[in-house]
Amino acid sequence: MIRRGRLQGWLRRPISEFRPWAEFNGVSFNGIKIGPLPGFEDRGSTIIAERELAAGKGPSLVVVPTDLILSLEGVNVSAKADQQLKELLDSLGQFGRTARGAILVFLLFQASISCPDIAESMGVPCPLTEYIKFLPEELLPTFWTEDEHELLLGTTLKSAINAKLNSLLREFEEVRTATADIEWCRKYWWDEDDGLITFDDWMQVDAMYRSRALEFPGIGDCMVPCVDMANHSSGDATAALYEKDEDGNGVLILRDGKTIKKDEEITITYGDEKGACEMIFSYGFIEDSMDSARVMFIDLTIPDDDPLRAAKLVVSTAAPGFRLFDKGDRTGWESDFIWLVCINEEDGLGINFLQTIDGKLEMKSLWKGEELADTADLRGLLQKEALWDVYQLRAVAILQGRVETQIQTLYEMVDPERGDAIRDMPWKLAGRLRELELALLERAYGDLEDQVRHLRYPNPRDTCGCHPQTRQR
Ligand SMILES: C[S@@+](CC[C@H](N)C(=O)[O-])C[C@H]1O[C@@H](n2cnc3c(N)ncnc32)[C@H](O)[C@@H]1O
Repeated sequence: MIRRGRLQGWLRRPISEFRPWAEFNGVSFNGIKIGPLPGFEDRGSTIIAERELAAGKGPSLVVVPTDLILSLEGVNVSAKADQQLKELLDSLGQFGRTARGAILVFLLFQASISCPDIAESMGVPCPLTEYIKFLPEELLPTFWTEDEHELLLGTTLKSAINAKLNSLLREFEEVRTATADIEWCRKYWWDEDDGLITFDDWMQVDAMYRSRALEFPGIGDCMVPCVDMANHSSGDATAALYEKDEDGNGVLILRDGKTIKKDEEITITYGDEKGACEMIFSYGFIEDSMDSARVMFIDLTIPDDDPLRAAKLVVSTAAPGFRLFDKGDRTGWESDFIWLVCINEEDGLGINFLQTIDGKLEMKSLWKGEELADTADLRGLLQKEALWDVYQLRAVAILQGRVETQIQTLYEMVDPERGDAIRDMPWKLAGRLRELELALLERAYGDLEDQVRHLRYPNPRDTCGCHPQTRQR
């Protein structure tokens, strides 16, 4: 429905109409305009200075009234005046009480209000019914084709997308099942022959939310029209920041000390700490200036020959993998899961069945006979052991092996063939991501090797009497 609405024009409005729409709904613009930046039209619309602007001088660049902010609270307020929306949200149970669930379903509902194929009048149109018509179609990786996804083999984005598509499918089925008994939903959304909503619509509302939601101080995750027209730049290049003012309005202000010349772009940061994978995943681009993947989450498995494998997977509360990240000119890693991988019964790990008060059996992990409330506590306990260095050595060796496998997979993808159907953007992004992640992995491999050596030979003159770094690898 959403894709068709944009094509047929009933779910699309030109960006030139954005400012009149926003001003009509109480937004104030001070020295800025919204539109494409000449020379950077591929980045969509952005916020541009209409004159020279300096921090601390004049009012906020944009002031967005509270009732235009699309948040969980905002959706609940709308539902008070819109019986159909209320019914929809109520049917969703807990999911409808989360910011994500409420906002995604709200967006789907607003698109339905504009759909000419829905004969009866539905919902109460509000300013945000028009707002979604200004949102461009984002080519996030969830929309890449299978061939384009193949280009990501060996990158951490590949598994992130697979997991995301699975969770989107689960959400979509949950929404369909929850709303199937609402009469208008059954008729217009889910009818087997001419129902309007497909999985693609759920991916579309997810993309709107994922690429535009900001964590707004004092509000939480939300979409703030106008502020969400700001493009991203990181570090010193970030021009502005957003916050809530004392009246609850969303405001955009220049960062301290910033001066922006006329016709220059006013950017915000979507998160300087985000790595290349997350930037492509959530926003569909990486900055030209990005020279490191910054951070990667690499999955780990428990070896098949581990006698406690199945039980460990049940009791683990940690994400099954490790984070690799830039740490100054070195790399660092962190993982709660690795400790569960590298210790076993002979070290003191136990996994038992305990009976709960209602008579059910529950699997519990134990460390040296004491119950382990959370497997994430394992590191702290191991640290106190005399064999801590041994455990660390095991962990680091496993991580190094995993990094090596990831490097090998990426090497195999060094020169993939470009099929005719591969689009430019996925081709370029996948290529850059492979390069950036390979570079981070190679640096990490070297650093892990240093750690292995250090743990094995804490005293540099151990064993053969020469400094380990002078030994042949
Ligand atoms: C919050 S929206 C910003 C407004 C958006 N450009 C528009 O036309 O509505 C985020 C999207 O803008 C684009 N974008 C933002 N910053 C960018 C940048 N530095 N380079 C390329 N694209 C960018 C990406 O498509 C991203 O998903």
